[in-house]
Amino acid sequence: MNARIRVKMCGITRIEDATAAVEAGVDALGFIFFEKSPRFIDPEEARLIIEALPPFVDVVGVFVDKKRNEVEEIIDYCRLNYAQLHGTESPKYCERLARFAAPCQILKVLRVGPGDGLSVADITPYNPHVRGFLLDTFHKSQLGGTGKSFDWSRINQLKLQRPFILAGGLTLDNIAAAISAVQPYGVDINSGVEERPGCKDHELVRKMMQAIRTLEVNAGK
Ligand SMILES: O=C(O)c1ccccc1N[C@@H]1O[C@H](COP(=O)(O)O)[C@@H](O)[C@H]1O
Repeated sequence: MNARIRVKMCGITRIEDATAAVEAGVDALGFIFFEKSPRFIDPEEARLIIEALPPFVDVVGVFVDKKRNEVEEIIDYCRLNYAQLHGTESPKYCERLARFAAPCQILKVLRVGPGDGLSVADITPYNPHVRGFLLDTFHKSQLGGTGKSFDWSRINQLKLQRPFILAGGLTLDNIAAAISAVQPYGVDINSGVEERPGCKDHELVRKMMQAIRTLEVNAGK
């Protein structure tokens, strides 16, 4: 198992949630720039939160099939460290974004589940252009934030050659099982630590981080 599981908390819309996450030990905060999400935040609001963060906290922008020049503008304006591409962005799109938005790095989302249509041959061309993959649950009509997990045994079949971050319906009830089952580089928590979409439950955030860090300590024994 990893010595340290990196934790991203997504769907930040309020400064108090960002602060609570950082205090609880979250490594990266995610801002969803997808207008149809209940967790959407506009770049101006996101920048205000990002500017108030202490050092050594990564910031991730979540985009869904947005024009590349618009993504680049937001990356620049908000000074994002990572762009999480949650739509059908091609390897070519990732290559260009990685080149023109450097030093911002790319996380390509693969949505996994029955009917996902994912093949090793489709995934391989992304390898040189992405820092890692983020694995979320495939849903026919919902692009993310489903609150549902997927069958983690599918991950092995994808033969990933880059580190992956596990997402999709992670909660206090399944986080330990998820980490032991797939040993991800990192995990992404979102709706599983919310009072309501876009508003985090600080007590749940703390408990989630405690659960993750306790697992790491036990793994090292
Ligand atoms: O959360 C959203 O509303 C959302 C909308 C569109 C694309 C991505 C979105 N969120 C991402 O979904 C995953 C899993 O979330 P959950 O734990 O199942 O709620 C997470 O990576 C978010 O970044």
